[in-house]
Amino acid sequence: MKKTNNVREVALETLLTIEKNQAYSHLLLNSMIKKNNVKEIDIPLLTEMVYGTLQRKDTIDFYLAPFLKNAKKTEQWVMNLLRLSVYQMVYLDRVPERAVLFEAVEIAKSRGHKGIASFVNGILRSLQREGVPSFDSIKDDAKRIAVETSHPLWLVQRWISQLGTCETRKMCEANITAPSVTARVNQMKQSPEELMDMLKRKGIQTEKGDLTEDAIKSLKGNLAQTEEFKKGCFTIQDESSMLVARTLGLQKGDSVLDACAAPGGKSTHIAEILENTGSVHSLDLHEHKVKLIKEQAERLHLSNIETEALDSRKAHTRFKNGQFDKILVDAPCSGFGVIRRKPDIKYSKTEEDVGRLSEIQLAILSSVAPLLKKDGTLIYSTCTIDHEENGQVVQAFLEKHSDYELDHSLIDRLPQPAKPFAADGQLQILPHYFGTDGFYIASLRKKV
Ligand SMILES: C[S@@+](CC[C@H](N)C(=O)[O-])C[C@H]1O[C@@H](n2cnc3c(N)ncnc32)[C@H](O)[C@@H]1O
Repeated sequence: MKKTNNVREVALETLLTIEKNQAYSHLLLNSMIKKNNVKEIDIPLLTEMVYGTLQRKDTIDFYLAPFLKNAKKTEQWVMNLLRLSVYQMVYLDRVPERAVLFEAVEIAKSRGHKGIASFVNGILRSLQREGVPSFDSIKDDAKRIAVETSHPLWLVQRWISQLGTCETRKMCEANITAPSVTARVNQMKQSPEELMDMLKRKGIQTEKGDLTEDAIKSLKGNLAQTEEFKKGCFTIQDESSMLVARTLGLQKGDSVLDACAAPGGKSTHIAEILENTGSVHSLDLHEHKVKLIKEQAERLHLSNIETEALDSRKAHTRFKNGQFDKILVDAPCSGFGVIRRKPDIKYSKTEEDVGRLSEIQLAILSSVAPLLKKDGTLIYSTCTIDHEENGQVVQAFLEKHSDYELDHSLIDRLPQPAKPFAADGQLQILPHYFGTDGFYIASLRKKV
């Protein structure tokens, strides 16, 4: 695409590239902003249009369906232009409908021709006149949740079978809300209250987190652009991710293996809790990802992290048996707990992916298992809510490793608000509990 300063054209191009499966939404959006020199003032609208349209894609298609039923096959870019326009018309009060229609017709003219412009104009005007169709015609629960909250039907059916209809609906509804921005306070430098004061003096408003003692939530202002961020006073991280390092029960001087560590969110948290004592050995598959961990460690002035590019399924060939006091496997997963932040996940992941991932998860756990000291803690965590990748992987691991058991004292290492969601050494946070990412943690103890 040529460079353009039209924010809706940038939004359209971003949506098209994501749909062709060429990039993840969060990474692509940043590069599109840079490439097109999108003005600072336009970034919130661009972000909202791209994420909003993606988050509600299937619902918008349901809205458009009656108006497109007599149309010939609609080209992919025209379909995305219609979705982008309907998103603004239905969900963005601050954008006047006539501006949406005008922009859509202009883009259709410049990208296509007059005929397409008149087709787009006709569809949008009909929808404006007649209103969107009601969901009442959809009688089946799973289908209705799928359409109303824009999730693939197979995923909704899968979650209903695992969580029940009521929890699934609440979770799917949470997945289409805007995510909050939270920061993990580097308590080696200052307390959360001190940081909140420092930020307040710069016009950034925050409040204490809902779930963990380490968290503050952003209410106004861009945390990532502050001096305090550059100086290592905090790390941008979701609150449920902040639970993980604390569940390891760290003691100063511990030797820790973080088997899937990039970009370093949890490794740096572990290193902070150890207050630069002990050692954190942080592995990830590729050198370019390992570099991200090093950058974070440097920013936070942490000297107790060693990084290495390694497939953790080979960790048993690289380290000695019983070498580590604590091990974290924050495994690669489907990411179904972070759909709110990365809506493309719900359309791109398949049932086969879930099965493939659970095999990798078990292989990583099996490879690191011998490396833990007796009486040591192995934490297995994922940002998914799928049983096949969570409880079932842990169960399969325990069946193969009789020297491990579920560690029921996990609950004692959790902050008060999370305790009701823990049982049998495992914790499952769903996105609607605290407005955080969905997250799973299992604590496994190596028997003495
Ligand atoms: C959930 S992310 C880890 C996030 C990280 N713990 C954090 O808090 O920033 C999973 C990571 O596992 C890595 N990974 C996938 N397969 C791996 C393997 N076989 N060995 C090591 N790392 C792997 C991915 O590259 C990805 O960075």
